[in-house]
Amino acid sequence: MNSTNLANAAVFQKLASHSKEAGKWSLKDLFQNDPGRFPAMTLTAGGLFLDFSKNLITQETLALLFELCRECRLEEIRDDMFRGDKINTTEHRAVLHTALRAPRYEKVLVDGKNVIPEIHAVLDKMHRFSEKVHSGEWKGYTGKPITDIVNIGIGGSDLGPRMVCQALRAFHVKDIRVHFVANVDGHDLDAVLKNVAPETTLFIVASKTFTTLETMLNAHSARSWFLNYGTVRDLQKHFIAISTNTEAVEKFGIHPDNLFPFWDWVGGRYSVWSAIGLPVVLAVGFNHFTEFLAGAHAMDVHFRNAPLASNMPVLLGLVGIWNRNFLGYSSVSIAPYLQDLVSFPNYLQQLEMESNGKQVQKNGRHVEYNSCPVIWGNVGTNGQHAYFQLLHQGTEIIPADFITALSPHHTLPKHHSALLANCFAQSEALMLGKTADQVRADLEAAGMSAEEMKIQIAQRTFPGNRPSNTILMNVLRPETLGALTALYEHKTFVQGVIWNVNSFDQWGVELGKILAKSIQNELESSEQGSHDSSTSGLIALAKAARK
Ligand SMILES: O=P(O)(O)OC[C@H]1O[C@](O)(CO)[C@@H](O)[C@@H]1O
Repeated sequence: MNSTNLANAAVFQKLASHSKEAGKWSLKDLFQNDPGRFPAMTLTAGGLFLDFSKNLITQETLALLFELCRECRLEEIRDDMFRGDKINTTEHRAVLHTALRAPRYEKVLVDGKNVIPEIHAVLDKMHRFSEKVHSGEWKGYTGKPITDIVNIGIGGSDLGPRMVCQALRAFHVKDIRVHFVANVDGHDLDAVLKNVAPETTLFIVASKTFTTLETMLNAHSARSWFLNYGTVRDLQKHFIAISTNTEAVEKFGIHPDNLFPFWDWVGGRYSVWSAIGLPVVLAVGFNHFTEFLAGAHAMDVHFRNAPLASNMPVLLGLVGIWNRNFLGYSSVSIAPYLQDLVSFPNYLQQLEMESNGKQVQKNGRHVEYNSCPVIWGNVGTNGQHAYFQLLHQGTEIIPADFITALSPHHTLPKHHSALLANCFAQSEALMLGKTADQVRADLEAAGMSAEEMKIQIAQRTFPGNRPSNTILMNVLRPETLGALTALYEHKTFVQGVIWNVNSFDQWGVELGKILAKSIQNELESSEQGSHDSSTSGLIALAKAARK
Protein backbone atom coordinates (compact mmCIF):
# COMPACT_ATOMS: atom_id res chain seq x y z
CA MET A 1 0.00 0.00 0.00
CA ASN A 2 1.14 3.57 0.75
CA SER A 3 1.68 4.44 -2.89
CA THR A 4 -2.02 4.65 -3.69
CA ASN A 5 -5.00 5.86 -1.75
CA LEU A 6 -5.53 4.08 1.56
CA ALA A 7 -9.20 5.06 1.64
CA ASN A 8 -9.77 2.76 -1.37
CA ALA A 9 -8.06 -0.24 0.22
CA ALA A 10 -10.35 -3.18 0.89
CA VAL A 11 -9.52 -3.22 4.61
CA PHE A 12 -10.30 0.48 4.93
CA GLN A 13 -13.68 -0.15 3.32
CA LYS A 14 -14.27 -3.10 5.64
CA LEU A 15 -13.49 -0.94 8.65
CA ALA A 16 -15.81 1.76 7.33
CA SER A 17 -18.74 -0.65 7.06
CA HIS A 18 -17.83 -2.24 10.42
CA SER A 19 -17.99 1.25 11.98
CA LYS A 20 -21.65 1.53 10.89
CA GLU A 21 -22.38 -1.45 13.13
CA ALA A 22 -20.27 0.07 15.90
CA GLY A 23 -22.55 3.11 15.81
CA LYS A 24 -25.22 0.86 17.36
CA TRP A 25 -23.07 -0.64 20.11
CA SER A 26 -23.26 0.26 23.76
CA LEU A 27 -20.09 0.06 25.83
CA LYS A 28 -22.18 -0.94 28.81
CA ASP A 29 -23.53 -3.94 26.88
CA LEU A 30 -20.11 -4.88 25.56
CA PHE A 31 -18.93 -5.20 29.17
CA GLN A 32 -22.07 -6.97 30.34
CA ASN A 33 -21.91 -9.52 27.53
CA ASP A 34 -18.22 -10.30 27.94
CA PRO A 35 -16.78 -10.87 31.43
CA GLY A 36 -13.36 -11.35 29.82
CA ARG A 37 -13.32 -7.91 28.19
CA PHE A 38 -11.04 -6.23 30.76
CA PRO A 39 -8.29 -8.89 30.71
CA ALA A 40 -8.54 -9.14 26.92
CA MET A 41 -8.18 -5.40 26.41
CA THR A 42 -5.44 -4.55 28.90
CA LEU A 43 -1.70 -5.12 28.78
CA THR A 44 1.55 -4.16 30.46
CA ALA A 45 4.84 -2.95 28.98
CA GLY A 46 7.78 -0.92 30.27
CA GLY A 47 6.21 -0.60 33.72
CA LEU A 48 2.97 0.79 32.25
CA PHE A 49 -0.50 -0.72 32.22
CA LEU A 50 -2.88 0.19 29.41
CA ASP A 51 -6.63 -0.37 29.64
CA PHE A 52 -8.25 0.28 26.26
CA SER A 53 -11.40 -1.71 27.03
CA LYS A 54 -13.56 1.42 27.36
CA ASN A 55 -13.48 1.99 23.60
CA LEU A 56 -16.16 1.06 21.08
CA ILE A 57 -14.20 -1.87 19.75
CA THR A 58 -14.51 -5.64 19.59
CA GLN A 59 -12.03 -8.38 18.71
CA GLU A 60 -13.32 -8.10 15.14
CA THR A 61 -12.46 -4.39 15.10
CA LEU A 62 -8.97 -5.18 16.33
CA ALA A 63 -8.47 -7.91 13.73
CA LEU A 64 -9.40 -5.45 10.98
CA LEU A 65 -7.08 -2.81 12.42
CA PHE A 66 -4.20 -5.30 12.47
CA GLU A 67 -4.98 -6.04 8.82
CA LEU A 68 -4.76 -2.28 8.20
CA CYS A 69 -1.28 -2.27 9.81
CA ARG A 70 -0.14 -5.03 7.51
CA GLU A 71 -1.62 -3.24 4.51
CA CYS A 72 0.41 -0.14 5.48
CA ARG A 73 3.61 -2.17 6.12
CA LEU A 74 3.79 -0.85 9.67
CA GLU A 75 6.24 -3.45 10.93
CA GLU A 76 8.61 -3.03 7.96
CA ILE A 77 8.64 0.77 8.26
CA ARG A 78 9.17 0.50 12.03
CA ASP A 79 12.21 -1.69 11.37
CA ASP A 80 13.46 0.81 8.77
CA MET A 81 13.32 3.54 11.43
CA PHE A 82 15.19 1.54 14.06
CA ARG A 83 17.80 0.50 11.50
CA GLY A 84 18.63 4.12 10.60
CA ASP A 85 17.10 4.24 7.11
CA LYS A 86 16.30 7.76 5.87
CA ILE A 87 12.56 7.58 6.46
CA ASN A 88 12.29 11.38 6.76
CA THR A 89 12.08 11.60 3.00
CA THR A 90 11.51 15.33 2.54
CA GLU A 91 14.65 16.17 4.53
CA HIS A 92 16.57 13.03 3.52
CA ARG A 93 17.33 12.16 7.13
CA ALA A 94 17.33 9.12 9.34
CA VAL A 95 15.02 9.20 12.38
CA LEU A 96 16.96 7.89 15.33
CA HIS A 97 15.66 9.18 18.64
CA THR A 98 15.56 5.48 19.58
CA ALA A 99 19.37 5.28 19.17
CA LEU A 100 19.72 8.06 21.78
CA ARG A 101 18.50 5.69 24.47
CA ALA A 102 20.16 2.54 23.18
CA PRO A 103 22.81 0.89 25.35
CA ARG A 104 26.50 1.49 24.67
CA TYR A 105 27.05 -1.94 23.13
CA GLU A 106 24.42 -1.50 20.39
CA LYS A 107 25.29 -0.63 16.81
CA VAL A 108 23.17 1.70 14.65
CA LEU A 109 24.51 2.78 11.29
CA VAL A 110 23.85 6.09 9.54
CA ASP A 111 25.60 6.34 6.17
CA GLY A 112 27.71 3.36 7.21
CA LYS A 113 28.88 4.92 10.49
CA ASN A 114 27.93 3.59 13.92
CA VAL A 115 26.36 6.54 15.80
CA ILE A 116 26.24 4.92 19.25
CA PRO A 117 29.82 5.89 20.30
CA GLU A 118 29.15 9.59 19.49
CA ILE A 119 25.87 9.49 21.42
CA HIS A 120 27.60 8.07 24.48
CA ALA A 121 30.50 10.52 24.18
CA VAL A 122 27.99 13.38 24.50
CA LEU A 123 26.20 11.63 27.37
CA ASP A 124 29.56 11.28 29.12
CA LYS A 125 30.24 14.98 28.59
CA MET A 126 26.81 15.83 30.05
CA HIS A 127 27.59 13.59 33.02
CA ARG A 128 30.97 15.25 33.72
CA PHE A 129 29.52 18.72 33.30
CA SER A 130 26.58 18.06 35.64
CA GLU A 131 28.92 16.71 38.30
CA LYS A 132 31.02 19.86 38.09
CA VAL A 133 27.91 22.04 38.48
CA HIS A 134 26.48 19.97 41.32
CA SER A 135 29.76 19.75 43.24
CA GLY A 136 30.38 23.49 42.89
CA GLU A 137 33.56 22.92 40.89
CA TRP A 138 31.99 24.88 38.02
CA LYS A 139 32.03 28.45 39.26
CA GLY A 140 30.51 31.69 38.08
CA TYR A 141 32.65 34.75 37.35
CA THR A 142 32.82 35.83 40.99
CA GLY A 143 33.84 32.34 42.16
CA LYS A 144 30.41 31.30 43.44
CA PRO A 145 28.72 27.98 42.49
CA ILE A 146 25.79 27.90 40.08
CA THR A 147 22.33 28.02 41.66
CA ASP A 148 20.09 28.79 38.67
CA ILE A 149 19.87 27.27 35.21
CA VAL A 150 17.97 29.17 32.50
CA ASN A 151 17.10 27.10 29.44
CA ILE A 152 16.47 29.32 26.43
CA GLY A 153 14.78 27.36 23.65
CA ILE A 154 11.38 26.83 22.04
CA GLY A 155 9.32 23.95 20.61
CA GLY A 156 11.25 20.72 20.96
CA SER A 157 14.14 22.60 22.58
CA ASP A 158 11.82 23.64 25.41
CA LEU A 159 8.75 21.42 25.74
CA GLY A 160 10.60 18.13 26.35
CA PRO A 161 13.04 19.27 29.06
CA ARG A 162 10.36 21.51 30.60
CA MET A 163 7.88 18.63 30.81
CA VAL A 164 10.44 16.19 32.22
CA CYS A 165 11.88 18.63 34.80
CA GLN A 166 8.35 19.30 36.00
CA ALA A 167 7.37 15.63 35.99
CA LEU A 168 10.42 14.62 38.02
CA ARG A 169 10.06 17.29 40.70
CA ALA A 170 10.34 14.58 43.35
CA PHE A 171 13.88 13.81 42.16
CA HIS A 172 15.31 17.32 41.97
CA VAL A 173 18.82 17.94 43.22
CA LYS A 174 18.81 20.43 46.06
CA ASP A 175 20.13 23.96 45.57
CA ILE A 176 19.58 24.08 41.78
CA ARG A 177 16.61 25.88 40.26
CA VAL A 178 15.80 25.37 36.59
CA HIS A 179 13.92 28.05 34.63
CA PHE A 180 12.59 27.90 31.07
CA VAL A 181 12.28 30.82 28.68
CA ALA A 182 10.65 30.13 25.32
CA ASN A 183 8.40 32.98 24.24
CA VAL A 184 9.67 35.89 22.18
CA ASP A 185 7.41 37.98 24.41
CA GLY A 186 9.98 39.84 26.51
CA HIS A 187 7.83 39.36 29.61
CA ASP A 188 8.98 35.74 29.68
CA LEU A 189 12.72 36.43 29.86
CA ASP A 190 12.26 39.60 31.91
CA ALA A 191 10.43 37.72 34.68
CA VAL A 192 13.23 35.16 34.94
CA LEU A 193 16.04 37.74 34.85
CA LYS A 194 14.40 39.60 37.73
CA ASN A 195 14.69 36.45 39.83
CA VAL A 196 18.25 35.32 39.16
CA ALA A 197 21.71 36.69 39.93
CA PRO A 198 24.17 36.91 37.02
CA GLU A 199 27.08 35.56 39.08
CA THR A 200 25.29 32.28 39.92
CA THR A 201 23.25 31.72 36.74
CA LEU A 202 24.03 29.43 33.84
CA PHE A 203 22.23 30.04 30.54
CA ILE A 204 21.69 27.09 28.22
CA VAL A 205 20.96 28.21 24.67
CA ALA A 206 19.14 25.21 23.20
CA SER A 207 18.40 25.25 19.50
CA LYS A 208 18.86 22.49 16.97
CA THR A 209 19.30 25.02 14.14
CA PHE A 210 20.61 27.93 16.23
CA THR A 211 18.64 30.22 13.93
CA THR A 212 15.19 30.18 15.56
CA LEU A 213 14.09 33.79 15.94
CA GLU A 214 12.65 33.52 19.45
CA THR A 215 15.64 31.67 20.88
CA MET A 216 18.22 33.89 19.23
CA LEU A 217 16.53 37.08 20.43
CA ASN A 218 16.18 35.74 23.96
CA ALA A 219 19.79 34.51 23.95
CA HIS A 220 21.13 37.86 22.74
CA SER A 221 19.03 39.71 25.32
CA ALA A 222 20.27 37.41 28.10
CA ARG A 223 23.84 37.97 26.89
CA SER A 224 23.40 41.77 26.94
CA TRP A 225 21.85 41.57 30.41
CA PHE A 226 24.79 39.50 31.64
CA LEU A 227 27.30 41.97 30.19
CA ASN A 228 25.86 44.65 32.48
CA TYR A 229 27.63 42.72 35.24
CA GLY A 230 30.35 40.43 33.85
CA THR A 231 32.86 40.79 31.02
CA VAL A 232 32.97 39.12 27.61
CA ARG A 233 35.55 36.65 29.01
CA ASP A 234 33.15 35.76 31.83
CA LEU A 235 30.53 34.64 29.29
CA GLN A 236 32.28 31.24 29.05
CA LYS A 237 31.35 30.52 32.65
CA HIS A 238 27.71 31.40 32.11
CA PHE A 239 26.66 30.44 28.57
CA ILE A 240 26.58 27.00 27.08
CA ALA A 241 24.89 25.80 23.89
CA ILE A 242 23.10 22.70 22.69
CA SER A 243 22.90 22.57 18.93
CA THR A 244 23.68 20.81 15.67
CA ASN A 245 24.98 24.10 14.23
CA THR A 246 28.57 24.36 15.50
CA GLU A 247 29.41 27.37 13.34
CA ALA A 248 26.50 29.53 14.54
CA VAL A 249 27.28 28.63 18.16
CA GLU A 250 30.87 29.86 17.77
CA LYS A 251 29.65 32.98 16.01
CA PHE A 252 27.42 33.71 19.00
CA GLY A 253 30.57 33.61 21.13
CA ILE A 254 30.16 30.28 22.91
CA HIS A 255 33.38 28.28 23.22
CA PRO A 256 33.36 24.84 21.49
CA ASP A 257 34.08 23.24 24.89
CA ASN A 258 30.73 24.61 26.04
CA LEU A 259 28.84 23.13 23.10
CA PHE A 260 26.84 19.94 23.59
CA PRO A 261 26.14 18.66 20.10
CA PHE A 262 23.43 16.51 18.61
CA TRP A 263 22.60 15.42 15.08
CA ASP A 264 20.27 16.14 12.19
CA TRP A 265 18.68 12.69 12.59
CA VAL A 266 17.15 13.83 15.90
CA GLY A 267 13.87 15.66 15.29
CA GLY A 268 13.27 18.68 17.56
CA ARG A 269 10.17 17.17 19.16
CA TYR A 270 12.01 13.87 19.68
CA SER A 271 15.14 15.45 21.17
CA VAL A 272 14.69 15.35 24.95
CA TRP A 273 16.81 12.18 24.99
CA SER A 274 19.79 14.03 23.45
CA ALA A 275 21.87 16.89 24.85
CA ILE A 276 18.57 18.84 24.81
CA GLY A 277 17.94 16.88 28.03
CA LEU A 278 20.82 18.68 29.76
CA PRO A 279 18.47 20.81 31.95
CA VAL A 280 16.96 17.52 33.11
CA VAL A 281 20.40 16.16 33.98
CA LEU A 282 21.15 19.35 35.93
CA ALA A 283 17.76 19.21 37.67
CA VAL A 284 17.67 15.54 38.68
CA GLY A 285 21.23 14.25 38.28
CA PHE A 286 22.73 12.07 35.58
CA ASN A 287 21.69 8.75 37.11
CA HIS A 288 18.03 9.67 37.02
CA PHE A 289 18.44 10.83 33.42
CA THR A 290 19.96 7.42 32.63
CA GLU A 291 16.90 5.78 34.18
CA PHE A 292 14.67 7.99 32.03
CA LEU A 293 16.55 6.78 28.93
CA ALA A 294 16.36 3.17 30.11
CA GLY A 295 12.57 3.41 30.52
CA ALA A 296 12.26 4.68 26.96
CA HIS A 297 14.57 1.94 25.73
CA ALA A 298 12.39 -0.70 27.41
CA MET A 299 9.41 0.67 25.46
CA ASP A 300 11.51 0.65 22.24
CA VAL A 301 12.37 -3.01 22.75
CA HIS A 302 8.70 -3.80 23.36
CA PHE A 303 7.54 -1.80 20.31
CA ARG A 304 10.13 -3.48 18.13
CA ASN A 305 9.46 -7.05 19.22
CA ALA A 306 5.92 -7.50 20.54
CA PRO A 307 3.37 -8.91 18.10
CA LEU A 308 0.78 -6.39 16.91
CA ALA A 309 -1.93 -7.82 19.17
CA SER A 310 0.10 -7.28 22.34
CA ASN A 311 2.03 -4.18 21.31
CA MET A 312 1.12 -1.20 23.48
CA PRO A 313 2.06 1.66 21.11
CA VAL A 314 0.40 -0.19 18.22
CA LEU A 315 -2.83 -0.66 20.18
CA LEU A 316 -2.88 2.93 21.43
CA GLY A 317 -2.27 4.14 17.88
CA LEU A 318 -4.90 1.87 16.34
CA VAL A 319 -7.59 2.78 18.85
CA GLY A 320 -6.84 6.41 17.91
CA ILE A 321 -7.15 5.57 14.19
CA TRP A 322 -10.48 3.84 14.81
CA ASN A 323 -11.80 6.81 16.78
CA ARG A 324 -10.53 9.36 14.28
CA ASN A 325 -11.07 7.76 10.90
CA PHE A 326 -14.02 5.45 11.45
CA LEU A 327 -16.01 6.95 14.33
CA GLY A 328 -15.20 10.51 13.25
CA TYR A 329 -13.95 11.99 16.55
CA SER A 330 -11.89 15.09 15.85
CA SER A 331 -9.99 15.66 19.08
CA VAL A 332 -8.40 13.76 21.95
CA SER A 333 -8.27 15.06 25.48
CA ILE A 334 -5.21 14.16 27.55
CA ALA A 335 -6.04 13.97 31.23
CA PRO A 336 -3.08 13.21 33.47
CA TYR A 337 -4.31 12.68 37.02
CA LEU A 338 -0.90 13.69 38.39
CA GLN A 339 0.01 17.29 39.03
CA ASP A 340 3.62 16.61 38.05
CA LEU A 341 2.45 15.77 34.52
CA VAL A 342 0.89 19.20 34.09
CA SER A 343 3.06 19.90 31.03
CA PHE A 344 2.42 16.52 29.41
CA PRO A 345 -0.60 17.62 27.30
CA ASN A 346 1.45 20.55 25.93
CA TYR A 347 4.32 18.23 25.17
CA LEU A 348 2.00 15.83 23.33
CA GLN A 349 0.51 18.69 21.34
CA GLN A 350 3.82 19.29 19.63
CA LEU A 351 4.69 15.61 19.42
CA GLU A 352 1.46 14.55 17.73
CA MET A 353 0.24 17.69 15.97
CA GLU A 354 3.59 18.81 14.54
CA SER A 355 4.30 15.22 13.49
CA ASN A 356 0.97 14.22 11.97
CA GLY A 357 -0.91 17.49 11.40
CA LYS A 358 -0.46 17.05 7.65
CA GLN A 359 -2.75 16.90 4.62
CA VAL A 360 -0.29 15.55 2.11
CA GLN A 361 0.99 12.00 1.92
CA LYS A 362 4.65 11.03 1.62
CA ASN A 363 4.06 10.53 -2.09
CA GLY A 364 2.87 14.14 -2.48
CA ARG A 365 -0.81 13.23 -2.88
CA HIS A 366 -3.53 14.77 -0.79
CA VAL A 367 -4.82 12.51 1.99
CA GLU A 368 -8.41 11.42 1.39
CA TYR A 369 -9.13 10.73 5.04
CA ASN A 370 -8.59 12.67 8.25
CA SER A 371 -5.13 12.77 9.84
CA CYS A 372 -4.10 14.02 13.29
CA PRO A 373 -6.90 15.02 15.67
CA VAL A 374 -6.56 18.06 17.90
CA ILE A 375 -4.66 17.11 21.07
CA TRP A 376 -5.44 19.10 24.18
CA GLY A 377 -6.02 18.71 27.89
CA ASN A 378 -5.03 19.51 31.43
CA VAL A 379 -4.45 17.73 34.71
CA GLY A 380 -7.26 16.14 36.63
CA THR A 381 -9.01 16.99 38.76
CA ASN A 382 -8.68 20.61 37.55
CA GLY A 383 -10.11 19.82 34.11
CA GLN A 384 -13.25 18.40 35.73
CA HIS A 385 -14.13 21.87 36.94
CA ALA A 386 -13.50 23.46 33.58
CA TYR A 387 -14.23 21.54 30.38
CA PHE A 388 -15.39 18.10 31.49
CA GLN A 389 -18.97 19.39 31.20
CA LEU A 390 -18.44 19.30 27.44
CA LEU A 391 -16.82 15.87 27.55
CA HIS A 392 -19.91 14.48 29.29
CA GLN A 393 -22.75 16.35 27.63
CA GLY A 394 -21.34 18.33 24.70
CA THR A 395 -22.46 17.71 21.13
CA GLU A 396 -19.09 16.25 20.13
CA ILE A 397 -17.65 13.00 21.39
CA ILE A 398 -14.08 13.51 22.59
CA PRO A 399 -12.11 10.41 23.57
CA ALA A 400 -9.87 10.92 26.61
CA ASP A 401 -6.60 9.39 27.78
CA PHE A 402 -6.52 9.15 31.57
CA ILE A 403 -2.99 8.77 32.95
CA THR A 404 -2.17 8.23 36.61
CA ALA A 405 0.13 6.56 39.15
CA LEU A 406 -1.10 4.14 41.79
CA SER A 407 1.15 5.63 44.48
CA PRO A 408 2.19 9.24 45.09
CA HIS A 409 5.49 10.72 46.23
CA HIS A 410 3.87 12.65 49.08
CA THR A 411 2.53 11.28 52.36
CA LEU A 412 -0.56 13.46 52.78
CA PRO A 413 -3.46 11.23 53.82
CA LYS A 414 -6.59 10.87 51.61
CA HIS A 415 -5.34 12.97 48.68
CA HIS A 416 -4.25 10.12 46.51
CA SER A 417 -7.34 7.99 46.97
CA ALA A 418 -9.42 11.08 46.15
CA LEU A 419 -7.36 11.63 43.01
CA LEU A 420 -7.63 7.99 41.85
CA ALA A 421 -11.33 7.86 42.70
CA ASN A 422 -11.96 10.87 40.49
CA CYS A 423 -9.85 9.48 37.67
CA PHE A 424 -11.66 6.15 37.63
CA ALA A 425 -15.07 7.78 38.19
CA GLN A 426 -14.65 10.04 35.15
CA SER A 427 -13.95 7.23 32.71
CA GLU A 428 -16.81 5.23 34.22
CA ALA A 429 -19.20 8.17 33.99
CA LEU A 430 -18.19 8.92 30.39
CA MET A 431 -18.89 5.31 29.52
CA LEU A 432 -22.06 4.62 31.51
CA GLY A 433 -23.76 7.99 31.32
CA LYS A 434 -27.06 8.34 33.14
CA THR A 435 -30.37 7.47 31.52
CA ALA A 436 -33.57 9.53 31.74
CA ASP A 437 -35.14 6.76 33.83
CA GLN A 438 -32.31 6.89 36.35
CA VAL A 439 -32.60 10.68 36.53
CA ARG A 440 -36.39 10.46 36.96
CA ALA A 441 -36.03 7.96 39.79
CA ASP A 442 -33.54 10.24 41.57
CA LEU A 443 -35.74 13.31 41.14
CA GLU A 444 -38.87 11.52 42.28
CA ALA A 445 -37.02 10.33 45.37
CA ALA A 446 -35.99 13.95 46.00
CA GLY A 447 -39.67 14.99 45.78
CA MET A 448 -39.53 17.07 42.58
CA SER A 449 -42.86 18.00 40.99
CA ALA A 450 -43.86 16.38 37.68
CA GLU A 451 -43.97 19.84 36.04
CA GLU A 452 -40.42 20.71 37.08
CA MET A 453 -39.18 17.26 36.10
CA LYS A 454 -40.24 17.89 32.49
CA ILE A 455 -37.40 20.42 32.14
CA GLN A 456 -34.92 18.84 34.51
CA ILE A 457 -34.76 15.26 33.23
CA ALA A 458 -33.21 16.08 29.88
CA GLN A 459 -30.72 18.51 31.47
CA ARG A 460 -29.48 15.88 33.88
CA THR A 461 -29.27 12.98 31.46
CA PHE A 462 -25.81 11.86 30.30
CA PRO A 463 -25.59 10.08 26.94
CA GLY A 464 -22.58 7.96 28.00
CA ASN A 465 -20.92 5.58 25.54
CA ARG A 466 -17.96 7.99 25.41
CA PRO A 467 -14.61 6.24 24.97
CA SER A 468 -11.39 6.51 26.94
CA ASN A 469 -8.05 4.83 27.60
CA THR A 470 -6.49 4.57 31.04
CA ILE A 471 -2.73 4.32 31.53
CA LEU A 472 -1.42 3.38 34.96
CA MET A 473 2.03 3.18 36.47
CA ASN A 474 3.02 2.28 40.00
CA VAL A 475 4.85 5.54 40.73
CA LEU A 476 5.93 8.37 38.44
CA ARG A 477 9.66 7.71 38.29
CA PRO A 478 12.28 8.57 35.64
CA GLU A 479 11.97 5.15 34.00
CA THR A 480 8.16 5.15 33.92
CA LEU A 481 8.18 8.68 32.50
CA GLY A 482 10.68 7.52 29.86
CA ALA A 483 8.41 4.61 28.93
CA LEU A 484 5.31 6.84 28.86
CA THR A 485 6.97 9.43 26.62
CA ALA A 486 8.30 6.75 24.25
CA LEU A 487 4.86 5.11 24.21
CA TYR A 488 3.33 8.30 22.80
CA GLU A 489 6.25 8.77 20.37
CA HIS A 490 5.59 5.32 18.94
CA LYS A 491 1.83 5.84 18.96
CA THR A 492 2.49 8.93 16.83
CA PHE A 493 4.72 6.86 14.54
CA VAL A 494 2.06 4.14 14.11
CA GLN A 495 -0.56 6.70 13.16
CA GLY A 496 1.81 8.55 10.81
CA VAL A 497 2.53 5.28 8.98
CA ILE A 498 -1.17 4.55 8.59
CA TRP A 499 -1.96 8.07 7.38
CA ASN A 500 1.13 7.80 5.15
CA VAL A 501 2.39 11.25 6.18
CA ASN A 502 5.99 12.14 6.95
CA SER A 503 5.85 12.47 10.75
CA PHE A 504 9.32 13.96 10.91
CA ASP A 505 9.18 17.23 8.97
CA GLN A 506 7.23 20.40 9.82
CA TRP A 507 6.88 22.58 6.74
CA GLY A 508 3.65 24.01 8.11
CA VAL A 509 5.49 26.31 10.52
CA GLU A 510 7.57 28.03 7.83
CA LEU A 511 5.11 30.44 6.21
CA GLY A 512 4.26 32.29 9.41
CA LYS A 513 7.98 32.66 10.22
CA ILE A 514 8.65 34.35 6.86
CA LEU A 515 5.66 36.69 7.11
CA ALA A 516 6.58 37.64 10.70
CA LYS A 517 10.06 38.67 9.57
CA SER A 518 8.74 41.12 7.00
CA ILE A 519 6.06 42.46 9.35
CA GLN A 520 8.70 43.02 12.04
CA ASN A 521 10.70 45.10 9.55
CA GLU A 522 7.61 47.18 8.92
CA LEU A 523 6.92 47.62 12.63
CA GLU A 524 10.45 48.86 13.24
CA SER A 525 10.76 51.17 10.23
CA SER A 526 8.71 53.45 8.02
CA GLU A 527 8.40 50.66 5.45
CA GLN A 528 4.93 49.68 4.32
CA GLY A 529 4.27 46.26 2.88
CA SER A 530 1.33 45.20 0.83
CA HIS A 531 -1.18 43.21 2.86
CA ASP A 532 -4.89 42.62 3.09
CA SER A 533 -6.73 45.46 4.82
CA SER A 534 -7.04 43.56 8.12
CA THR A 535 -3.30 42.89 8.43
CA SER A 536 -2.43 46.45 7.29
CA GLY A 537 -4.91 47.85 9.80
CA LEU A 538 -3.40 45.87 12.66
CA ILE A 539 0.14 46.92 11.70
CA ALA A 540 -0.95 50.55 11.57
CA LEU A 541 -2.47 50.31 15.06
CA ALA A 542 0.73 48.75 16.45
CA LYS A 543 2.85 51.48 14.85
CA ALA A 544 0.60 54.21 16.19
CA ALA A 545 0.89 52.79 19.72
CA ARG A 546 4.69 52.84 19.53
CA LYS A 547 4.89 56.55 18.65
O1 LIG B 1 15.59 23.80 18.11
P1 LIG B 1 15.25 24.85 17.11
O2 LIG B 1 16.02 24.68 15.84
O3 LIG B 1 15.45 26.22 17.69
O4 LIG B 1 13.74 24.68 16.71
C1 LIG B 1 12.72 24.83 17.65
C2 LIG B 1 11.42 24.31 17.14
O5 LIG B 1 11.03 25.00 15.96
C3 LIG B 1 10.44 24.09 15.04
O6 LIG B 1 11.34 23.85 14.02
C4 LIG B 1 9.22 24.63 14.39
O7 LIG B 1 8.34 25.21 15.26
C5 LIG B 1 10.20 22.82 15.87
O8 LIG B 1 10.10 21.68 15.11
C6 LIG B 1 11.40 22.85 16.75
O9 LIG B 1 11.26 21.98 17.83
